Amino acid sequence: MMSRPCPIVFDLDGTLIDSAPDIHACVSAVLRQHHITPLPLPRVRSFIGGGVELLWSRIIAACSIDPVHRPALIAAFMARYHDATALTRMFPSVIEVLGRLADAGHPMGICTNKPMGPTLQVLDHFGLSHLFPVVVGGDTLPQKKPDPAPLRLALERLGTVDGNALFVGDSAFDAHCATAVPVPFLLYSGGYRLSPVAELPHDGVFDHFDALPDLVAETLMARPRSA
Ligand SMILES: O=C(O)COP(=O)(O)O
Ligand SMILES: [Mg+2]
Repeated sequence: MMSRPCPIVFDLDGTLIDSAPDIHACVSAVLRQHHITPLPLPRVRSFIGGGVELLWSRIIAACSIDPVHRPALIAAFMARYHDATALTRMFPSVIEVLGRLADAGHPMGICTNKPMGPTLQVLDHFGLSHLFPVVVGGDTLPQKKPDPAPLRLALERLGTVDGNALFVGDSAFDAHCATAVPVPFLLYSGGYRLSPVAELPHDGVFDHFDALPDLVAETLMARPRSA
C-alpha cells in the first residue's frame, strides 16, 4: 500500500530502541557507588519515559534516598549515560522500515525526552542519524512530553504547515503529547507502556515494525489532508 509522504516524528526509547538495559546498567553502577542496592531491570524500565529528572525522582523514592544526593546522583548517571550503547538494541525491523518510509519520501524526526547528548550518540551508534534531520531532545526546551511544545518544535522544523503529520511512540507521555499538539498518534505496543492500550489515546496501534508502513498509509487515508 502506498502512502502520500507526510512528516513522521518518532519517540526513541521504547519505540525505536530497547535502551532500558543500558539505562538500568548506568543506574545500577551509580547506586552501587553510593552503597545502595540496585533495582531490578523491570522496575527501572517502568521509570523510563519522562526523562532523566523523573527517572531519578522515581529511583530516589523507590530506594528511600535522601534527596540531598540528587544532583550528585544525576551527574554521576549522566557521565555514564552520555555514550551508553553496549546493551541497547533496535527493535526488530526498525532499520528496514525506517529506510522504506524514508524512500517513500516521508521527512522524519525524533522527539524524545532523552537528553540530546545520549540521543545523538545512540542515533550515530546505530547508523540512524542520516534518517533524522530533525532531533528534539529532552533538554532542547524547558518543557518535556507530554507538554506539546517539543513535538510542535519537531513538526515545525520538519516544515509541517497543515497539521498533516504523524507521531509514533510507546508511552502515555507520547500519547498525551500527541493529543495536546494535536497530531495523529500511532502506538507501538511493544515498548515501555505502563497503561493498557485501550487507556491511551491513539489513532492506530502496532506490535511489530513490519506493520507500520501499512498503518501509516491507512491512517493518512482515513484523515483528510486538512484535518
Ligand atoms: O529517556 C526517557 O525517559 C524517555 O525517552 P523517550 O521519550 O525517547 O521515550
Ligand atoms: Mg518512549
